[in-house]
Amino acid sequence: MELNDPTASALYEAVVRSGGDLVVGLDFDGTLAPIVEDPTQAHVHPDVPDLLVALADRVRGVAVVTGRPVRQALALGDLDQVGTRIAERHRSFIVLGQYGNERWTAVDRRVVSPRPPAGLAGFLREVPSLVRRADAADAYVEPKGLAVALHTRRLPDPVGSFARLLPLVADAATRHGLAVEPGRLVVEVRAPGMHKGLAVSRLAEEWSAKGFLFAGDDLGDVEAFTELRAMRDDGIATMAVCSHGGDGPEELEEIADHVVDGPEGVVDFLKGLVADLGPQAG
Ligand SMILES: O=P(O)(O)OC[C@H]1O[C@H](O[C@H]2O[C@H](CO)[C@@H](O)[C@H](O)[C@H]2O)[C@H](O)[C@@H](O)[C@@H]1O
Repeated sequence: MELNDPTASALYEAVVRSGGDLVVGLDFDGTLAPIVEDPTQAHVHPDVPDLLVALADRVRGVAVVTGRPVRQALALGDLDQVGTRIAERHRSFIVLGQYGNERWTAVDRRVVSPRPPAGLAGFLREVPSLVRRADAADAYVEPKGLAVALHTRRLPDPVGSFARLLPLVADAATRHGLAVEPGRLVVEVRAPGMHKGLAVSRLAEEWSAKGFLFAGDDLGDVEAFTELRAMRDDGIATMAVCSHGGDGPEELEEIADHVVDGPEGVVDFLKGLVADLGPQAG
């Protein structure tokens, strides 16, 4: 595949050379699934299931690493079916949910999850007052078991509502000992201590990666991109691909090695990768 930038080309070629020792990590919303107004309707691009199987045939392992609860990602991405196909081929596929707190593998097929953080119940009791004070009373509240996400995308003033809500939520989260994860017109409150950087580093270790490619679109992917830089310094071939979308953060683009145009661009990029990796591993 031809990439315009020589630095990105060199990184890409190194990643392709890592072949059977390559790990591919993929964010869900905004990367595999287009951003839509209703989070319960965010389905993956139609080519994604076959593409994940084709990738898994050629690399050490494929992982979806998402802020979503694992069960949601499995349902919206048809990922349990994908897992079945990949496991039948004796290849590796993992879904890490809630920023790495939940884990599902195509072999075990059960969700391993910690208990909800202690402060979450107290924080949830404050949510009605928080959204009222931010003049965002109709914000969509997405319960996630281990976390809660407050969405402003469907409000009349999504950006303004988000800006008013964020500091109030951050203050309350801190009081309850919880972490704040701002995203694309969403602010999420969850347990501290886990993030996608740690998730990526653990996958690399588990799969003895000699190459790692990760694609993401939002602030929650910054730690994964940062971890790839650290891995590169340790001699692992890495590439961070930003899925660019309308309200995605500039901060992620700035630290990406390559930028593509949303999930459509991610799918095209991964098809090119599959072609360049060549015939499937034995
Ligand atoms: O780590 P991700 O896979 O990117 O998940 C992050 C959050 O994504 C979801 O919200 C985003 O997508 C929605 C559907 O397109 C969109 O309506 C919303 O504005 C976006 O922020 C999801 O609802 C959250 O639970 C995830 O944490």
